[in-house]
Amino acid sequence: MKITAIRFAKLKVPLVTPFKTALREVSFIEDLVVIIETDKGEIGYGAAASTPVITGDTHQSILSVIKQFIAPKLLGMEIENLNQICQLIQSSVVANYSAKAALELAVYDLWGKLYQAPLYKLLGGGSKTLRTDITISVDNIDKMLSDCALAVSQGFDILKVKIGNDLQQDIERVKAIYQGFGQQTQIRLDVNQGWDAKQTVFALQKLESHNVELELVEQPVKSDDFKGLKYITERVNTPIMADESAFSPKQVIQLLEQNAVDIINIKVMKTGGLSRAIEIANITAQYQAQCMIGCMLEGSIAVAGAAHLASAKAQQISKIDLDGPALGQYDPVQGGVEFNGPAITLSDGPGLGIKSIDTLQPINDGVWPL
Ligand SMILES: C[C@H](N)C(=O)N[C@H](CCC(=O)O)C(=O)O
Ligand SMILES: [Mg+2]
Repeated sequence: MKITAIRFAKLKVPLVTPFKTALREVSFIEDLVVIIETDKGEIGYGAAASTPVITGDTHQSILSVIKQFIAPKLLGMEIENLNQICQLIQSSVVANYSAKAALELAVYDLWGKLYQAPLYKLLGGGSKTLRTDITISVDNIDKMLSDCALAVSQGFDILKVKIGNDLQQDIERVKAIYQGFGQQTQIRLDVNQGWDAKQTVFALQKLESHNVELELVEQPVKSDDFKGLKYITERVNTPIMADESAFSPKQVIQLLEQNAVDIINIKVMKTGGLSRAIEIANITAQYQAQCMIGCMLEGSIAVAGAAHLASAKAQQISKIDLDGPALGQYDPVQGGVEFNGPAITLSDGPGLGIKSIDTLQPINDGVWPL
């Protein structure tokens, strides 16, 4: 099965409630969809989110880097040579991880179609069902409490609470949420780089002294502040997780060698797809560190790839933050992974299992080669 062409489209889904973090605020999931065509008539789906404040990638940059640097190398490649294709994708250009992720996802989808098996089975097998947390956007306390109440009524039992835009308010937000929901739910915090190391130690010691028990705190400080992460990890009991600090296998080795964090958050938009996400999961196993599989604010095509990986690598990936599709008002993708509140159900269709996608907007001149 040979690659013959690549097409591009956009997919836009309105959110139930605006998504607000210390880094950005958005009201839609917007994915660039990559469709790889083959000589056997099979097509593979991949997608990338634009998260410029985290990855530096925009839809425009993703599109042009694929057309200019990566796609020319893929034409005519045999899908059975999966590792060789992934190596080509990874080495064709530095960084640009979201572009690489979209392409790798489509190639892995085709690999499953070639062998007529769902991806999680080809990756080693695992459970068809997973459970995700849900993100509570940073906002005033009343809005955050009502978002928590809605999430709990929908069956979520792990809340990923976004904070990081005001230290004192953040402490009050977390105390109020813990008081209201700490008995029924596990609470994880994501600061999205909003504090510095000393502020983090101050806030977490304060929360610990109020008996607030947190499952973990994600990326409290700037992404390049490995020393700050280590400073925090040495001084608090709450487990610390790297997100924006952990893109590459090398960064993960550095973080774990330095005992800078307890947990690694793997996201395909940071690793450049599944091949390096698998590498990172294997590295964390060597260090007996836990990992989470996470997502950007992205729809169910890309998150499906992460879900298949989470199933197959369940021994390493003990925490799941794959709530992107659940934050949208609807899921335009049929036949792939099903996202229903906290429940994620993998399909046994080949590859990612996607049958069709509604409301795809083709991009003008969005075919390569033209
Ligand atoms: C959507 C997911 N639960 C999440 O919170 N991801 C963020 C980044 C998302 C974005 O800004 O698109 C994270 O873990 O930092
Ligand atoms: Mg995060």
